[in-house]
This record gives sequence, structure tokens and C-alpha cells, in this order.
Amino acid sequence: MSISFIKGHGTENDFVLVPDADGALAGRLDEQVVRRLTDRHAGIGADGVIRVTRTETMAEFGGLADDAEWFMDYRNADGSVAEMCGNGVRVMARYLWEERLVEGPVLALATRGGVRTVHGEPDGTLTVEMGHAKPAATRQLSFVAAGGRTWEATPVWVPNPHAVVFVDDLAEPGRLVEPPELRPPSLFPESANVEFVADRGRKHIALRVWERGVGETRSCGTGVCAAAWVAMRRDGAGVGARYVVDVPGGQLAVTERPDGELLLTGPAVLGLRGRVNL
Ligand SMILES: N[C@@H](CCC[C@H](N)C(=O)O)C(=O)O
Repeated sequence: MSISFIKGHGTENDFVLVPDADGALAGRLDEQVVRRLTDRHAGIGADGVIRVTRTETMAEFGGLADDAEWFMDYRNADGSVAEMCGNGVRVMARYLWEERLVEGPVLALATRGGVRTVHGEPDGTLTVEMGHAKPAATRQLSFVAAGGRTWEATPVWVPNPHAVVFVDDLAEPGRLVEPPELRPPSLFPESANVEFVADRGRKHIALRVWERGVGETRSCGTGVCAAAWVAMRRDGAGVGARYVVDVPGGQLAVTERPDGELLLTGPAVLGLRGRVNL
């Protein structure tokens, strides 16, 4: 069987988009297929796969169909399913707009983490309403270890799990070939993405990220929100603050609305299109 695909990225966090409006490919994108599609040597190469389908085709999430016609069915490069992808949701919105599958400057997209609203900005960037960040229910200390060093971490869910660590220098964690160790593991029952964050100036941070199910990537939208949210609290920034976040693949901005909703603003780019044999 051959399927069509579109390659896209948001600050170089890259994805293979698989159009599947009627849900015919549900169940076909198993771990083996996703690993082949995302393989950078033997496949197309990407951090994740996004099956673009109608929400009504998603049995478990069909209840969201009244609020959002389209569903982002997201998988990490290792085939695992994730609740949300802040860069992927912008790329999928860009695809739906370019294909004229949706109209108007505001688009609601369903995800496993709930419905996310995407706004097209006059400068061509996209802003996503990312929901509220949630801290851990316990005050238990948590740590991340990597490259022979250990840092205290702040766990936060957006809504996927993140461990945010402040470092003096982004080189401190080393090459990040192995997954950082999360301690205690019981605080992260579904593992976590890890953000190593350094200050760059007032309301300006930079980060490296280890993505659960992928490895080190050049950006992570939910991770950028998690890091900015933790930095805002550390700095006593107050609601309405806007933080600029440098990632290896570019720059994003996070604003906290007075009601606590996090807004993520950044680019979304579509590239190569083709067909691939599964
Ligand atoms: N790159 C994404 C996050 C993708 C999911 C993540 N790896 C997880 O398993 O939680 C983003 O831009 O948010």
C-alpha cells in the first residue's frame, strides 16, 4: 500500500503528515511503520508522525467533533502516542489552511490533550492556545541526571509531562546520547520530556530538549511552554508576561493570559510532498 505524505516543521521540530480524512489508516500506523517513516537514513526522517484525520473517525475522542472537525493523531518517532505537540499543531493547521480544508483565521483542532485553538497572525506566524500548565500534585523534590551531573527539576504537565531544569550553560548536559534519568521515577509514571534551560536576558531564555519517544530534538512547543511557565514563576513575572525562548531550531514566544492560558507563537513550514510504500 502506498500513502501520500507532507513533510513539515516548526522551528525544525519536524513531522511527517499523513492525510487520512476518513480514518482509513487508523490502526495502520503501528510502531514499525512509524519507525520506518521517521528513520532519517532509511525513511523520510522526522521527530514524529501526524495522521490528519476527522475527529468523528476517532472513536474515543468523537465527543470533541462538535468543537473541532479535525484531529491531530500524533506519534513520536518510536511509535508511542503523545497527548499534544505544540509545534505539530501549528504545522497541521498550516496544512489544513493551505489545502483549503478549513477557512478563516481561527481554527480549533482536537488532540488527545483536548481541543486547541490556533490563530493565524498577520506576520505569518501562528499562535496556539495551549491550555494551562499543571504543576505536580506533591512538593516532593525531583531531579534530572545527565552527562554525569544532577540538577533539581520542576515537573509540569502541558498536558504532556515535562521536567524543567535550569543550567548555567546549555553544554552542561553533554551530548545527550542517552535519555536523562528522572528521579524519583514514581513522579513521572509515563516518563517525561526534559528541558535544560539557560537565561539569555530579561524575559528571554534558551533551551535544549530531550523528547520522550524521540531523543534530543531542535525544538518542542509544549517543552517551551513548560520552561517559560517555570521561568515566569521563578522570576515573579506576573500574568500577561511574554517570554522569548530560543531553541536550536529557531525562536518561539510564550505569553500567559490573565486567565492562565498559555499562548505559544511561532512559525510553521511545509516542505517536501510525496508518496511512500508502507
Ligand atoms: N515536539 C512536541 C512534543 C511531542 C510529544 C513529546 N515527545 C511527548 O512524548 O510528550 C511539541 O512540540 O510539543
